[in-house]
Amino acid sequence: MPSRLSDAFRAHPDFTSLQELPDSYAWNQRDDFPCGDAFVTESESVSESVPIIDLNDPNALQGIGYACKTWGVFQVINHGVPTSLLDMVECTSRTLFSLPVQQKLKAARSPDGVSGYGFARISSFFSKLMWSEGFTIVGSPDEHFRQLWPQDYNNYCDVIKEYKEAMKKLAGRLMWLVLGSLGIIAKQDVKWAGPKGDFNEATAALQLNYYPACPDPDRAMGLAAHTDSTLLTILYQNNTSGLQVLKDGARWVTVPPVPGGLVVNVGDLMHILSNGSYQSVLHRAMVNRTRHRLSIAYLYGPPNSVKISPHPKLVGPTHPPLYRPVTWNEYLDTKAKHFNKALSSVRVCVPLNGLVDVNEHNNSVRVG
Ligand SMILES: C=C1C[C@]23C[C@H]1CC[C@H]2[C@@]12CCC[C@@](C)(C(=O)O1)[C@H]2[C@@H]3C(=O)O
Ligand SMILES: O=C(O)CCC(=O)C(=O)O
Ligand SMILES: [Fe+2]
Repeated sequence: MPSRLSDAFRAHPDFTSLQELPDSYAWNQRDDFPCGDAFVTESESVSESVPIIDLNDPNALQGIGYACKTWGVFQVINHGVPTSLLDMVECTSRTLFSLPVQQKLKAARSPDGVSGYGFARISSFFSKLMWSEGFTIVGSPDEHFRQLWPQDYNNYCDVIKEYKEAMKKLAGRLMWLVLGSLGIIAKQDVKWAGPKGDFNEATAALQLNYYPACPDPDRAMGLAAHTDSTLLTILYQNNTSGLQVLKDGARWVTVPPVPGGLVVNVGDLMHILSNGSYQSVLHRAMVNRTRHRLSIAYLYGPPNSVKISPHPKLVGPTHPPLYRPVTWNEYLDTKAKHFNKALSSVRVCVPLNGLVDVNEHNNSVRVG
C-alpha cells in the first residue's frame, strides 16, 4: 500500500472519477473484520434497528441506558441543534471535498500530525485503501482553512466553530443522560464536569468524511470497522446510508439516516468509565454505486489532564476495576500503535482470588 497520502494520490490522482475499482481498493471480507474468523453476516431482520431517542421524552434516560447496554449506539431527535446549522456544516464539508486534489493536499495531515486532510488514521493497519477522504479538525480550523481558501476562509471557520459549540452543549447533556443511566447522578461524582457540571473543559475533534460514489461498492470499503477512542461520538450523516454497527458480535446492522437526527455512539473511554457495562460499538462505513455520502463525526473526550478510569460507583468487591486509568492522549497513542487491541492493552488482570466470578465479565471482552 502506498505509505504516504501523496503517493496514493499519485497512483490515482482522482480516485473519485475512476470507472473501475483498482485492486488496491478491492477488499476481501477477511481484510475488514478485526476478528477475521467470526461469522459475520448482514442483518436481514427488519425488526432489528438502532433505537431512536426523543430527547424531549421524559423517559429518554431509560431509553439511552437500554441502547447503550444492548447496542452501544442510538439516534437522537429533538436534540436542539438547528437543522440550518447541520445544513451549513454539510455544505462546508461538501465545498471542502469538492476542491481540486492539489488544493486539498496543501492542508494534508503531516505524517505524525492529527489535523488536516488525508486517509483515516487507521488506514495503516489495513493492506487495502479505503474509498474515502477525511479531514480532521482539532482545535481551531483557521490554519488549515487558510491553506484551502486563502481568500474567504473566515465564513467556513465560523460555521465549524458554531457547530463545535452546539455539539459541545449537546455532548454535555448526553453525558449526564448516559451517566445517569449508570446511576451516576451527582455533579460531585464527576469532578472534571466542572463547577457548573457542564463539561466545559472537555476536548473534541471534528472528523469530516467524504465517500464518493463507487463503481464497485460491494468490494470497496468506505471506512473499515473500528471503535472510536472517545467517551461519546455524535455523528451527522447526510441523506445517504452507509453506517453499519456490529450487533451482538454477529451481524452488521445499517443505521439509516433519520431527517434531522444524530447518531450517538459509545466510545472506548466510556467503555472504560462504565467498567465495561457500556461497550464501545464496532462500526464501519459502506459506499454506494450512484450516490456520494458525507458524514461529520464529533469526537468527544475528557480534558487532557484527566485520567479516565472505571467510575468508583461502578466498582466494588465483586466488581473490580477492569481497566487502568488513562488520559485521552495516552489512549490515542495506544490506539495509534495497537488499533483494535488498544482497549485490551489497558485492561488490568483480574486476580482470581475467589471474590470475582470470572464468568461475570467474560462477555465484556469483545474488541481486541
Ligand atoms: C480524536 C481522535 C479520534 C480519532 C483519532 C483522533 C482524530 C481522528 C479520529 C478518527 C476519525 C475516524 C476514525 C478513527 C478511528 C480514525 O482513524 O481517526 C478516529 C480516531 C479514534 O477514535 O481513535
Ligand atoms: O461515515 C460514517 O458513518 C462513520 C464515520 C466514523 O465512524 C468516524 O468518523 O469515526
Ligand atoms: Fe467512527
